[in-house]
Amino acid sequence: MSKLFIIKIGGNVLDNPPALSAFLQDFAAIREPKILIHGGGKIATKIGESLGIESKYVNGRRITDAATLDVVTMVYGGLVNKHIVATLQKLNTNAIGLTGADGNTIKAVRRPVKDVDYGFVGDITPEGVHVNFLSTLLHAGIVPVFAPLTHAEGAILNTNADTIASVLAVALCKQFDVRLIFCFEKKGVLRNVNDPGTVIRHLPKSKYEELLPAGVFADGILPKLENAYAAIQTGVKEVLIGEASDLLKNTGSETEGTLITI
Ligand SMILES: Nc1ncnc2c1ncn2[C@@H]1O[C@H](COP(=O)(O)OP(=O)(O)O)[C@@H](O)[C@H]1O
Ligand SMILES: CC(=O)N[C@@H](CCC(=O)OP(=O)(O)O)C(=O)O
Repeated sequence: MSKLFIIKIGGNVLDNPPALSAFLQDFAAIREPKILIHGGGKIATKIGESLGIESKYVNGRRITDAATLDVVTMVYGGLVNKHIVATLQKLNTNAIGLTGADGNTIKAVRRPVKDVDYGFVGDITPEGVHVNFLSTLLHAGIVPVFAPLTHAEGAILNTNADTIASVLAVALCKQFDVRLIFCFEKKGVLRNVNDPGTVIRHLPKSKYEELLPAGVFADGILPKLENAYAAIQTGVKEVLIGEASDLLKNTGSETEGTLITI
C-alpha cells in the first residue's frame, strides 16, 4: 500500500502569517501523497465581528445560525482555503481546494437538535467520504486541501476540522498506509499546558483516561484527542499530535510530539 499523509493545520497557525508560510513550505516539500485539512475558527470569529455578527458558543462549540453559516462559508471555503491553495501553487504543489460539497467528497447529516440547537452543523462518518474520487486525485498527483465544510440536502454545513481529518483518515486507510498528523502551535500534548518541556511522547488511551480526571487536558485539545483515538481505533496506522514547525520531522521516522496509540 502506498503511504498517505493526512495533515490538519489548526487555527493559531492559520492566524499567524509567518508560521503559516513556513508550514506550507514544509508541506509542499513532502514527496508522498498528501491531504491538508485546515481550520480557521479564530479568523471566522474576527471577520464575523467586523461584520457585526457575534460568535456564540455553547460548551465551547460554535452555534452556526444562518448569518454565521454565511461567514464560515466565506472565510473557510473562500479566504482561508484559496490563500492556502494559491500559496501551494507558487510552491509547485498542484493543490485543489475543496469543501465536502465539491465532488461530493464528504456528505454529512445535519446535527439533530437535542438539548442544544447547533444550527447548520454537519456530522460525518467514513461512509460519507467519496473515497474513489479522492484516490483518483491522489493518484493523479493532485493535493486536496479541505475547508471545514460539508454538505447535506442542498446546504453547506459547518464541521470541525479535526473531525474531518480523522474521518478522512479512517475512510482512506483501506487503500493507503495512512499517517494522520494534527499540527498546532504547541510541541505536542503537554502534561502542563504552559510548559513546552512537558511533552507526553507516547499517549495510549489508558494513560489518557488516567490523566483526564486530573485536569491535564482542556479546551481544544479534548476534541483533538477524541478524534485522534477515533482514528487509531478504527484502523489508521499512525496518529501524531505535534507542532506545525516539526512537520518534516513528523513525516519521517524520528518523530517529535505525541504519538497516539490504542
Ligand atoms: N495538555 C494540553 N496540551 C496541549 N494543548 C492543550 C492542553 N490543554 C489544553 N490545551 C489547549 O488546546 C489548544 C489546542 O486546541 P485548538 O485551539 O482547538 O487547536 P486547533 O485550532 O489547532 O485545532 C492549545 O492551543 C492549548 O491551549
Ligand atoms: C462545527 C465546528 O466546530 N466548526 C469549526 C470549524 C473550524 C475549525 O475546526 O477550526 P480550528 O481547527 O481552527 O478550531 C468552527 O466553526 O469553529
